[in-house]
Amino acid sequence: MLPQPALSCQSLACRAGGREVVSDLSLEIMPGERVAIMGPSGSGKTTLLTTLGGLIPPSAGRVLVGSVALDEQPSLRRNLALVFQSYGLVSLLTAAENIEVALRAASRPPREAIAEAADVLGRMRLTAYADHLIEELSGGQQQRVAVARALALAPAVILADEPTAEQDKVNRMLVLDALMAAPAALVIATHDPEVADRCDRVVELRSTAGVR
Ligand SMILES: Nc1ncnc2c1ncn2[C@@H]1O[C@H](COP(=O)(O)OP(=O)(O)OP(=O)(O)O)[C@@H](O)[C@H]1O
Repeated sequence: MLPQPALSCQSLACRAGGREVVSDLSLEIMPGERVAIMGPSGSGKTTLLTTLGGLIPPSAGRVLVGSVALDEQPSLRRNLALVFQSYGLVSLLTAAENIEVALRAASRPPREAIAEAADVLGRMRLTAYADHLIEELSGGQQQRVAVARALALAPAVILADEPTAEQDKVNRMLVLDALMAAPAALVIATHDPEVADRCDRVVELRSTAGVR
């Protein structure tokens, strides 16, 4: 039997701000594959990732997790972890609590969730900030908490929107190495050619979407 994509889309179109920013895009992301989404500012990278992550519905086409359409079975979103600049960290919880809550929601036992959160925060050089509220952290630190949470969830697919953009040189490599080592398919929107070089494939968005 042929291997099945971890995530795919067929004839996908996405709208933002009342206009179509991605059109007729078909993609297959295989398990463990690393795919960079590139393209000029405003070409629709964030909109595409948001649609692939099931946060906004496509205006045409569909997104499949494995062989099942995401809109038919929204619980499939559990297979996807999102690392977005402004998505999903609870500002009045601590860094550790944010990860623990996500792990508890994924049915992990409390003690395991606490230990896992401490481990991934350590890997993101955030041990000293584990008990800080998200709103007390810098943008780069918040971004690393979001990466840590995605790593802890060990999903089939990680969708990451410019996850290195707010990092200094050391932390940029830390984030990139950790994402590349994760046993997940990775879809990463980036302007950074070095990030793209470390991926298996680049999908280039233009004013109308196309695949390079
Ligand atoms: N909430 C919104 N309201 C109005 N327009 C939007 C909204 N979100 C996105 N857009 C528009 O949709 C287009 C695509 O935006 P998107 O953020 O997906 O691009 P991008 O490729 O991720 O850009 P960048 O590289 O700058 O992050 C842009 O023209 C943007 O102005």
